[in-house]
Amino acid sequence: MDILKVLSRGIKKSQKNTTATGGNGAQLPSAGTRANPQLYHDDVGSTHGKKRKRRRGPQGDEVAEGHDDEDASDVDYFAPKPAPGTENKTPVVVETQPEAPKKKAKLLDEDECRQTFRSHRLKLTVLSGRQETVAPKPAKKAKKSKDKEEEKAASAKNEKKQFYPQPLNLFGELKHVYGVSSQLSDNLIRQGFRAPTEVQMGCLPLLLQPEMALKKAKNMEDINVDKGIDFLGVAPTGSGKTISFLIPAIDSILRRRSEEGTDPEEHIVSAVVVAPTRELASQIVNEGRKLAVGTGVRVVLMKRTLRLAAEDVKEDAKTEGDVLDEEEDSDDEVAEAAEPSDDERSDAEHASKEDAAAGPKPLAKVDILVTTPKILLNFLLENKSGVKKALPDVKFLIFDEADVLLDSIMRKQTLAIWRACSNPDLRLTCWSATMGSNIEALVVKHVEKRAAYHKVTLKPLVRLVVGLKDTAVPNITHKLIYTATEPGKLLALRQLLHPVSSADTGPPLRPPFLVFTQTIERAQALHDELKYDIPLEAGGSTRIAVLHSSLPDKQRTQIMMRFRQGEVWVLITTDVLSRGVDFVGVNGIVNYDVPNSAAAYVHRSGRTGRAGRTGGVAVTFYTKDDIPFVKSIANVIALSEKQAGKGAGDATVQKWLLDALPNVKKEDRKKLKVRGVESRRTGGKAAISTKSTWEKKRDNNRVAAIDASKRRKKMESSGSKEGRGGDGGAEDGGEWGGLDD
Ligand SMILES: Nc1ncnc2c1ncn2[C@@H]1O[C@H](COP(=O)(O)OP(=O)(O)OP(=O)(O)O)[C@@H](O)[C@H]1O
Repeated sequence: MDILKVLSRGIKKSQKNTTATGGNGAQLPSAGTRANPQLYHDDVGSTHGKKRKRRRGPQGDEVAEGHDDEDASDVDYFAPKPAPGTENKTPVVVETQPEAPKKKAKLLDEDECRQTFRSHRLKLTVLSGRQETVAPKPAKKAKKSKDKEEEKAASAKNEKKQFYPQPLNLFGELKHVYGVSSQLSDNLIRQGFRAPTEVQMGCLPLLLQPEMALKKAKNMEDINVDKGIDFLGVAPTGSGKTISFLIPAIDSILRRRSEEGTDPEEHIVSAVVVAPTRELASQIVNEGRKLAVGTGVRVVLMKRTLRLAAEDVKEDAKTEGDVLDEEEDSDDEVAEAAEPSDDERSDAEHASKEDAAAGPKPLAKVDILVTTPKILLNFLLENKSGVKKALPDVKFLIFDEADVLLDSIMRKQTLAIWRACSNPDLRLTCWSATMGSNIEALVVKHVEKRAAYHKVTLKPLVRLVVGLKDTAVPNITHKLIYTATEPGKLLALRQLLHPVSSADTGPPLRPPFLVFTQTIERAQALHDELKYDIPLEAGGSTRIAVLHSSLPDKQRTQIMMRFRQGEVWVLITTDVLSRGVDFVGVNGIVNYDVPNSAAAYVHRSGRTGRAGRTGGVAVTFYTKDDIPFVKSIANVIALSEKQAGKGAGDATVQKWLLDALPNVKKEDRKKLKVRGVESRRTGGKAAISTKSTWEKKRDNNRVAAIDASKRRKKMESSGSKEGRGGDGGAEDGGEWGGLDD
């Protein structure tokens, strides 16, 4: 079978999809009616797992239907900008909570909890921390393998054992049932959030008040929640994981303050949020500040110049790191991995000059610190006098995008931060839309070893999965477009940019959208190619921008702002923006280069369709070079569509196509994850251009012939004999000519 033909036939040009991407009357994620943030509401009992339905409010009306969007969703990308000073004039109204029960709500019995969990496709399991899994290990080595098997069997048994705590049905319950402060609760409502998303529904009661949440749950006697729980949350992109971890962190700080009668002016770093990129970290800071308005809790972005209260650890002290894992690398290597970037260096130089002039800086007032791994680690490992630093007051450690933080590239740095948070009662929560079982196993291993090191009771490690693990972007349209060559791909992208529909790619994408490339060089090159594609009358080259990690921090921040404000319509980028970043108004994603893994596909496409919005579209181009790697992405698309209840006839990827695509070998998958498609890394095919290889060769030959002729003429006129040789001689002759001048 000719695989190319098969793939080309696999591209569906469904008329049905045309409205989703921008035809008249298309439902846009940015400008359409606000979606219900919940993804699933199955009719359990009869059609479990079959159909996605909209949740209805208490009066039977569709939840949040008819409300205009907040944030960037109001941006009209084609309208004139409002006069300066007239923006943001809409009054902020703190809503009362009509749904909130007047008295303490009655807790649901386990059957009701089970119904809710099933209908929203929520699955909670205890991965570690049940009494039976922490039985002391026998000393003899010979029994080791048998023990391991038993351990495995026990954890497999645990995994299957689901439990059903109280769900959060309404945000009003936070205050009335779980005792969250009025201010925090009001701040949440003020943002226009009405119904909790699935992940919020499943995790907030457990993280806020585990004892109460588990009051009616059966078979949970063998876990001890006195010190809270550790938690892994796996939920679709755009499903509201950020506030799921911020609310418990803010709440615990407020609780401690009121219990201990702390001075509101006193700020101790009590929670650390680690995120893989600075864009995501600053977004989390913004979200945190919105939630913490009026509470006195300070949410701060880690900077190189920030001085935090930390404890020195003596060099010769046996640290938790020594005990936790012998196979972890030395701190030297960690320090190397934590080499500062140029930006950070210049920040630091600037700061040290300032310090010298103004004396030592006062300690920063921080309650919740948000950071990327490298920058915090640089602070912790500051090693002038043989000391490392620890943060013993941190009670909450949050890994956002935990799978990437704990994957090979950032693992050492992330684990070092984990160790530095040395409080024995530290609560860890990890979040992502994708979480491999290797990452889960790593977390299990470390929480168990940590408990043993600190000689404390092992807290339960609970995992929540919403929908199907690792596969979910169910609420958007997916498209796979095959072009045989790289120049063909560029043409196809231009057609998507063009305001007129094309037979090959379907209707144009409605701005704003993100275009992902494999490397920084390709992002830059694509930007150079497309810069002048938008007519001047529509804003010209200012409408297209490029963002990647080689740009200075300031420029990155500015581009992000311009994109959020709707000034930039097409943002060309790399995977630096693939995770976590929340642009509410993004209508489309173009994977100009095939993502490096199924997880990367999930995260990239998840930049559209946020908070349950429908109408977003993810287009993935692939060429002949990508065929060996496309299957895992096609699988994700097929599963996402199945989750969304799409029938076989409407599917983007037909079953026969899936069967025909070659399986990706494990070693290829690994290589791809680290390096991407090899041919796109440097030179040759990696260069982005509309010219075919033949045209490029022809042009190169022309340029070379003209150069050679010029050089010959120059040498003839200067009478140099050396210049009359072949190509090599001409080069030498060039140098001669230079000297003669
Ligand atoms: N209950 C809610 N109702 C409506 N919108 C919500 C709700 N919770 C969060 N949101 C909004 O949903 C959007 C996505 O939230 P968030 O960025 O936390 O998603 P996420 O799950 O972390 O996504 P990702 O996996 O891509 O990081 C944000 O704009 C947020 O304000």
